[in-house]
Amino acid sequence: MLDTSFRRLSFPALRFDPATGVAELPYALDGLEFIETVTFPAVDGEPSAAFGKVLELLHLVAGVSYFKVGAPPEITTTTPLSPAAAALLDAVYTKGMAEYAYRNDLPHVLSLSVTAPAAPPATPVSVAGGRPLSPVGGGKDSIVTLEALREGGLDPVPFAVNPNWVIQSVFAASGLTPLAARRRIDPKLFDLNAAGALNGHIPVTAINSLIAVATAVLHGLGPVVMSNERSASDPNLVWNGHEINHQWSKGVEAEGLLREALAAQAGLADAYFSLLRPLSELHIARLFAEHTRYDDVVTSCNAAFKLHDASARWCGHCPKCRFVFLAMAPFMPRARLVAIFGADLLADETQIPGYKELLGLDGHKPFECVGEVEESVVALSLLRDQAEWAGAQVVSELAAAVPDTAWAEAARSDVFTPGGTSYVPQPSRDSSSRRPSGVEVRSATRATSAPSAPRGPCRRTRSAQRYKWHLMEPAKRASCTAERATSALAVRARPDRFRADRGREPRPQRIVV
Ligand SMILES: CC(=O)N[C@H]1[C@@H](OP(=O)(O)OP(=O)(O)OC[C@H]2O[C@@H](n3ccc(=O)[nH]c3=O)[C@H](O)[C@@H]2O)O[C@H](CO)[C@@H](O)[C@@H]1O[C@H](C)C(=O)N[C@@H](C)C(=O)N[C@@H](CCC(=O)O)C(=O)O
Ligand SMILES: Nc1ncnc2c1ncn2[C@@H]1O[C@H](COP(=O)(O)OP(=O)(O)OP(=O)(O)O)[C@@H](O)[C@H]1O
Repeated sequence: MLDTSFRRLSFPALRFDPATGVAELPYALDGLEFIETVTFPAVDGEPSAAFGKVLELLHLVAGVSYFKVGAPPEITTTTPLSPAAAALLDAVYTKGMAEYAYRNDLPHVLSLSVTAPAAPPATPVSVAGGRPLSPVGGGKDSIVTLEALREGGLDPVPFAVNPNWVIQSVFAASGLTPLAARRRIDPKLFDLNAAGALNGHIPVTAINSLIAVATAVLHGLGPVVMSNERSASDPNLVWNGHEINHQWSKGVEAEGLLREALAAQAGLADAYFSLLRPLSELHIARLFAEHTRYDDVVTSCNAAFKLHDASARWCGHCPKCRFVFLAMAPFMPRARLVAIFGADLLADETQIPGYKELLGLDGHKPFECVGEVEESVVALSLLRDQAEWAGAQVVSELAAAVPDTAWAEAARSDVFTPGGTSYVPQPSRDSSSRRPSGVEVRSATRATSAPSAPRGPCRRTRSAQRYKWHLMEPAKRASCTAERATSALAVRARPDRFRADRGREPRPQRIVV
């Protein structure tokens, strides 16, 4: 076992070479030194001051990988930080590292604070007008975002950090020209891990997000548009009075802190938001089902994204595979789904214990990116009504195990009603306005031009928006399905609608379903 009595993580000065796009990010854990390297897609000329500031934030945030070797009580930087940047860093090292703290029984991690000289907040400037940079993770969520931005005429640039072959295949299927950055973790870290150093989960989305923002700034692009969904904000469990969330840096709190830090530290207003924030995983799965061009490549299974010994595509036996299979099943033919996964998980009885966890019948929410229990129950309730699935062994056994109270909850569920806090820029109320103010996301028929006038049997009053689709009469439902089959998550905006709206509080997303 390695010595774990480390005292301090500090951050020697970073270096950036504009000619090669290579940034070297050094770390010192007492006497142990590490250098992480990030290679940005290079451009001609000197980068802006804002790029340098984003790089500083990235340097500090990416230190979590080296911090976790020893969980030192002190984290100290000489980089002056605005209050918003300091708040982001404190949260990244505590809330972002909460699963690591829980699994290694290190409660002091939950109350750490980063020591830094103070800097005044910068004056935020809009990134309006640029093409959005749309990070791609290889899974269904970022595909939905990419297609929504494309349908909105926003000409998105797909982007990834270390794109593996899955992500490269998604890039190719999109037909769009992507950008990519390379991130190289110091190999010393893997040696230390092999020697038994402390290890655990890190908030990787915060790191990827800052690399994406830095790339967007370097290339003079618009905002970074993420695909983080509503349920990412929900914790897995509470430990020592603190919420432990495996997906913390995908959650809305992290999104807000990152936005504030970018504005105050780098002067970048509205440079980062998640388009899918108001949506449930089940809703996103339904939207994904409308796109078939990615069927041969889409992969949401995390095992395919390991640095070493990655699986080919869907491993077929992890919580994420189980959840995504269940979430997509109600919205596509069984043969299509089985072709995507290469297996029929709902015909395989060994999957039943795992599905019981997802349905809240056993254990706690798995430490994976999976939807809420309610979403799983709603998906199951849709399946037991569908001839194609009702007889599947796993569906019938699970349906028998779910208590009546859960079905009643599912019938009242609003998982298809967008909601919650979101930072998606707001649309102009008046379409003739000279200063359009944002993006409107809506699930609307292509034939419907009026944004607030969904037609046909899918029209609902606000209270009736609580999702009861599976309880509708078959004829009405068929009509609804047809309508949805031609629908898209449409973004009605021009690039110049991404504009700064300083000092704005997050407002509920205006989405018309
Ligand atoms: C692919 C995966 O799920 N990896 C998690 C796994 O790591 P494992 O050892 O099985 O494989 P590798 O990912 O190849 O990692 C090798 C070692 O490198 C360390 N490391 C990796 C990336 C990094 O930025 N810093 C690092 O220090 C890593 O700790 C290994 O020692 O288990 C680990 C321990 O629980 C996880 O930390 C690995 O998670 C990756 C960082 C990862 O990319 N995971 C995403 C798929 C993921 O979990 N995303 C979450 C969102 C989390 C967030 O808040 O952003 C999600 O989508 O739910
Ligand atoms: N390698 C990467 N480079 C840049 N951004 C990434 C990368 N991997 C994931 N992301 C982004 O991080 C966010 C969370 O990733 P996540 O894996 O949940 O999304 P996904 O792969 O699109 O969908 P799914 O949830 O189905 O896996 C998304 O906005 C995604 O685009």
